Amino acid sequence: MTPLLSARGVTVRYGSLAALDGVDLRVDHGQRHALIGPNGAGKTTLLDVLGGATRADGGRVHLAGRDVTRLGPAARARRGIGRIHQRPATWSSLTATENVVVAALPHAVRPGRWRPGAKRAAAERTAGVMLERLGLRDVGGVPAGRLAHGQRRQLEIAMALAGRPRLLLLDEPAAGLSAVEVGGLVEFLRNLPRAVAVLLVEHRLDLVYALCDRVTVLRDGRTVATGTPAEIRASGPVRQAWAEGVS
Ligand SMILES: Nc1ncnc2c1ncn2[C@@H]1O[C@H](COP(=O)(O)OP(=O)(O)OP(=O)(O)O)[C@@H](O)[C@H]1O
Repeated sequence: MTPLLSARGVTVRYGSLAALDGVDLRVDHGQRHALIGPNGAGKTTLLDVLGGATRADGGRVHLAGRDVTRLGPAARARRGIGRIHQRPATWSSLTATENVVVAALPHAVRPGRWRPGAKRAAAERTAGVMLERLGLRDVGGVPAGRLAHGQRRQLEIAMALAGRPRLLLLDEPAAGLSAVEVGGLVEFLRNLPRAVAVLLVEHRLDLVYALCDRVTVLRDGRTVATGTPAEIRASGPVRQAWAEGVS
């Protein structure tokens, strides 16, 4: 079966440093796939390449069999790639609801018959559903800049889901969250429909093993190993990479 996402030979150079050096990655439909590795291994760079924010110096990216290598972030979002950043990217002066409406608008279903404001109304309905699902209903009218860090993280997830992604790229979603918030996040991701595949960068191995069915290990811009969580746990090179540099 054609994978949902296929990256082949992805290379990114910053001067003499190869942040990524010929990385291959495959994410299947509905898969929960973790990307782990020491600091500086290239994990965020790979998410940036897959989401279209960084143009690779070499390699190709296919989404559901279509070459998206040359597409930017907005075009990839329209094709089903949603992105959550290490630092939540929201519009601070807009309310939580407005943030999700803006994210939902390009994807709002066109009504059969044209009437003014129908698309906006559909986006507002989507926003209401997403805020409810992420436990943000009570703060819908609060500007995003005034939300707590954990709430902004949830808001960014609501915004990404409003874009109806087939693949959600999550960069350290648990960073800066309280234990209770992490519990809520894990529960939420567990319950996410399998129509959405997840590629998760995460340092916390307990979360990786709780959530993911596939793990890829990067080190110095290269793939060290890929396998099931059990295979990765048992892998010597992986334990060594970990001992040498993960924070
Ligand atoms: N814009 C940039 N300019 C120069 N070097 C960069 C740039 N972005 C990343 N790098 C370098 O590329 C390498 C990979 O960085 P990246 O942030 O992808 O690693 P990471 O695995 O996500 O690390 P961490 O776990 O610390 O977030 C690092 O050596 C980093 O310093």
